[in-house]
Amino acid sequence: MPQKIAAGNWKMNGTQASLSEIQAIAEAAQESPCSTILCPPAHLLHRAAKLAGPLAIGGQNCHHAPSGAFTGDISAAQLADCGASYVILGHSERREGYGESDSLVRAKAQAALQSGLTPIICLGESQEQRAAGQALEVVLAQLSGSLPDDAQVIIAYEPIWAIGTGLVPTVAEITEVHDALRAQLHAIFGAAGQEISILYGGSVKPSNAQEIFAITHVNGALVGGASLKAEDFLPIMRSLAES
Ligand SMILES: O=C(CO)COP(=O)(O)O
Repeated sequence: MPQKIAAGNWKMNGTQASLSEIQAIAEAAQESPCSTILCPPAHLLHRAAKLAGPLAIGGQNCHHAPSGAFTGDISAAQLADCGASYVILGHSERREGYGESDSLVRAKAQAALQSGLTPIICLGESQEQRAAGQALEVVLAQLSGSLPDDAQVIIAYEPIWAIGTGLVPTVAEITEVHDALRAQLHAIFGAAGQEISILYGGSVKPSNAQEIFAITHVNGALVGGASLKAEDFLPIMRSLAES
């Protein structure tokens, strides 16, 4: 069975004042039967990791090279050096905002694995692609192009149009994509593909978490806005534990 995972992506939000939220989430993670991962901005990683206990910490991006002249970037080994054990890769905000391709995401995933980090690989279609009936095709192509050689990964399906908008796909739409992802992971990795957690992301809130976690092959969530405050994220963690 894949692990159930509640993961938070803080994006470019949070300062030292937010460490109290991380502390509260870490305390709740101690009680949770599920895995909890928080991906704060890079400047908080080290302090977050010190607070974390059973809460795992992740970065939000890494470079594909181990080191070198890449001003402003951070390597997978440097994330690990801060205490991170995961890294989000291929988020649509990077694919779209910085032109990251599937092959670059794959190279980053390989680099992450080499440094002992588990990549959380994000996939998702745009509104136009869904309207054109291309959602499955787009997401499956991103999966094949972005996966590293090893099955030690987490997948997050995040439809671009659902991120930060309050729009959530229907249960049938999420089911269709997660079923297809599960089948493709099985086809690629065999039995190991059945163990890969597939998260849903995009406007997950305390109010809709229960319905989303009841969907087959939804093994948890990658949460943006509702992970910034413990009072929002804790009910999502509880819904996952009860699912
Ligand atoms: O992008 C996301 C997580 O990576 C989702 O963000 P929201 O939960 O704010 O929609």
